[in-house]
Amino acid sequence: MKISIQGIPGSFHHQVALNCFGEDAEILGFRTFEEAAKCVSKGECEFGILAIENSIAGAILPNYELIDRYNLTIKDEYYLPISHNLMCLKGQQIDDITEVRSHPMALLQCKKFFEAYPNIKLIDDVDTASVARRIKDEKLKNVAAIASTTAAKIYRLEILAGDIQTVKNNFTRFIILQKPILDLGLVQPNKASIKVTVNNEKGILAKLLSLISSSGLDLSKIQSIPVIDKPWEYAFFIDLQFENYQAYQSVIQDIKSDFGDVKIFGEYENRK
Ligand SMILES: O=C(O)C(=O)C[C@]1(C(=O)O)C=C[C@@H](O)C=C1
Repeated sequence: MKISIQGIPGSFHHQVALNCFGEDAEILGFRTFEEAAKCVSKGECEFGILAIENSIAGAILPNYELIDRYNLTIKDEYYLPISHNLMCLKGQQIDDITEVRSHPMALLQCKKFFEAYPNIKLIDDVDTASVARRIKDEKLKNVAAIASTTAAKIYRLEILAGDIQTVKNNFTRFIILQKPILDLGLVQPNKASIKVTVNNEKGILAKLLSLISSSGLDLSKIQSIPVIDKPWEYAFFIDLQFENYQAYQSVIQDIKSDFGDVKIFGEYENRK
């Protein structure tokens, strides 16, 4: 089975692929989230994995847009505890480090740690593990990576400081994507991710939220993103949790008839 991710062995996406699909899966690593999503939509792999939000740094907004644009379906979700570590070539001390490179989401999660090191420049890079690999391959001095302990082991780097994320209890939520398929109805879903493009009317969002609340559904996430061809208009990405599938379906019907367009990205099992 082929799985697309952004990143290389030692990255958090790679860890999620192993945890969800096991050692036998063929993991195809790409430089960008877009290439990983495109691989699924072209049918060149069965599943793709995308980080969608982190408990410290928040949502990865461009990834919502990718699911939408490539017409992908959310099959499942996975919450990975994230511990970040500062690592460099053996023998280097923290005072030797002038530059730290990592994935932008990883840098955001560790911002507080670097307040004590104002001379260190924080630079966005492709993914956590590929920086670790580059430091090793190019024997880069004065540069450190932020990555997992697995990456430190694979690329034989020394950890200068462990668990450096701002809050120890740190999670990233990943979604498992596939091409839209016919629902076989094997598992009764209790969570759904939808996009609602509301008509721009006064008070409409408040009414939408009241409908969801009065129907007994639990709104676990709401995220607005711009409608790109209509400046200053917004669509809402909404995650709903429910015990009663029929109640959920009836809310979807009510939203369609009274609020605007609904696109269902996926109905799946809540893994939180
Ligand atoms: O760079 C990596 O190792 C990734 O898997 C990317 C990523 C992300 O996209 O948020 C995954 C989990 C962590 O939140 C930090 C980075």
